[in-house]
This record gives sequence, structure tokens and C-alpha cells, in this order.
Amino acid sequence: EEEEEATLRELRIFLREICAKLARNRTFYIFTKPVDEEEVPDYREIIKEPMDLESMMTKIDKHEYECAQDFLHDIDLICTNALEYNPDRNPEDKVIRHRACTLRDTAYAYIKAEMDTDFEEKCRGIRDNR
Ligand SMILES: CC(=O)c1nc(NC(=O)[C@H]2CNCCN2)sc1-c1cc(O)cc(O)c1
Repeated sequence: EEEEEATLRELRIFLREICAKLARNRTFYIFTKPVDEEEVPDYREIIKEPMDLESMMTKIDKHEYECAQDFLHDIDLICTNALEYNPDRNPEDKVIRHRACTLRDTAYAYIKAEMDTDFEEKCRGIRDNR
């Protein structure tokens, strides 16, 4: 009903701020856009569910997140994709794995610091009853 729509509207505004702040951080530059198939031809043979911050911003606008937990699930996906595509001990893979873990930890920290737990519970209630 209308109160639920107001709650989800507030959630989308909050998630856009978090997503924009992550995308502004140069450390996360390689996670801001979909991996380019021309640049990285084998990527989609290895990674079956690509995800990136620009795609997440689009998902917010398409009302595809009903709580912060759903948003963090896609952050986890960006991270696990990077860990799977960069498993080796060479320095380049290690740097990308470190950035992926930093993205995940930073996103969780922003949500925990700026999101009221009662508000997230209200969003979960809306999601679970739909
Ligand atoms: C996001 C990601 O997971 C990613 N991983 C890479 N790994 C490598 O290049 C490793 C793979 N192992 C052997 C040594 N090279 S490049 C890359 C990437 C970088 C960009 O600037 C844009 C982009 O879309 C993707």
C-alpha cells in the first residue's frame, strides 16, 4: 500500500547514495562497469552471473531491490566473481582480489553505519510478503 511505497522509495534513495559513493572510489574502478567481452574474451566462460556497480544502479531504478540485504547480495556477487576470475598467486590477481574484498567490506560498513536496523526490518517485511 502507499506507506510501503514510501518506504521502498526511501530505500532506493539510500541505496543510490551508497552505490554512487562506492563508484566514486578509484580503488573500485574496475567494478564500476560490466566487464567488456572484447577486452576480456574468456570472462563469460568463467563467470556465469556478471555484476557491476553501474548495473546495480540500474537495478535500483527498476525497483529490483526491496531491502539492503538484496543489494548486498549483488555486492557479494561482484566480489566472488573477482575472486573466481583472479585465483592465482601473481601480483595482478592478488591486487584485484584485495580490491574486491575491500569493496565488499566497505559496502557492508556503509550500510551498517547509515542504515537503521528497524528500517531494514520493515523492508524485509515488505519483501517477504510480496
Ligand atoms: C574486474 C575483473 O575481475 C578483472 N579481472 C582481471 N584479471 C586479470 O586481468 C588477470 C587474470 N589472471 C591473469 C592475470 N590477469 S582484469 C579485470 C577487469 C579490469 C578492468 O579494467 C575492466 C574490467 O571490466 C575487468
